[in-house]
Amino acid sequence: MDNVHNGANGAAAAAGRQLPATVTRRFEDLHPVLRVNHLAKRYGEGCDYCRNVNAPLERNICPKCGTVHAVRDVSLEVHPGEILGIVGESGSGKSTLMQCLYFDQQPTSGDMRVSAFDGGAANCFEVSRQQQRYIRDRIFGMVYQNPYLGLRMNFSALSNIAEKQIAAGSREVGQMVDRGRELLERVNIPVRREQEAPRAFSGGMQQRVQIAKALSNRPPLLFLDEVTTGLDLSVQARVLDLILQLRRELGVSMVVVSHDLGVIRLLADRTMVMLDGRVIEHGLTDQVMQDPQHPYTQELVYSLL
Ligand SMILES: Nc1ncnc2c1ncn2[C@@H]1O[C@H](COP(=O)(O)OP(=O)(O)OP(=O)(O)O)[C@@H](O)[C@H]1O
Repeated sequence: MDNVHNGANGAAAAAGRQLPATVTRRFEDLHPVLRVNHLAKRYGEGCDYCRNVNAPLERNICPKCGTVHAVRDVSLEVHPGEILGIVGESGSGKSTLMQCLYFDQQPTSGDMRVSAFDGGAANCFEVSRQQQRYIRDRIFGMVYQNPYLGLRMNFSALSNIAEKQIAAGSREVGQMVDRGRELLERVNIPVRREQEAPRAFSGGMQQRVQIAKALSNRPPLLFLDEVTTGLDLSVQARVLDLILQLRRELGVSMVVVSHDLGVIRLLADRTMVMLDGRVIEHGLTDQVMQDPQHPYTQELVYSLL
């Protein structure tokens, strides 16, 4: 059963206080940038038993037919300027969810509406591949955990950024170079290194080039998948600071996936907790942290203390 922190005032009311109206109304009043309903991704055909969304599974595996239900009945919204955090242990389905949203994977069922595409009327999982490429190139940005997935390691940093701009329709070389330099500066990569290939960069720098590339088409929505995993703590802190700064300055909405609740606590306005393919708890990050409902979330929160 999904543990919902009902509105921003749920935990506050339980604690005998009301949050100011500005806090409760901050994102909810805005038309969502992204809305996903009942998304599912399974590996295997499924059977009469496990196609029932409420059928108990062995973790995420059907006990009758062995189908893996990587993501099960997930719904979410992201509002303008908001950071939505998705946290869960390895195998909980968070990367699969992100890959479905970015069209790297075809979901089994569900629908996705994007306000910047067709005014949010079309189910983006059902539009043509060409239209999905348009959404990827012009409306979304993606930063992968593994920079090898997001960058061409042998192209220069500047060419990597230009690649995304070209995909989004830019043709004017001078403008692309200026934009690339502006972005490199923004993510704190010295412009004198613009001609170097990312393979010569440290892990933190590679992630920052990926962020610059993802931002190059000025997307309203950025996906970040475990962007700080594997980085040294001090490098991690710099990347996290950069993400917050970009949200502050550009107002870009983000979906951030991490197994690390510390990262999610720092970045996310709202948090969804996933376990075995399902969302088991969601709400304002402060509420989830202060008053976790599900035993798994409680374990995660207490491990931070
Ligand atoms: N191609 C596949 N075939 C079968 N099962 C798969 C496939 N890809 C992923 N899975 C399963 O789907 C489930 C969710 O995997 P996913 O990678 O989304 O989890 P995750 O929470 O992102 O974990 P991690 O951070 O380790 O990647 C896991 O049980 C995984 O084994």
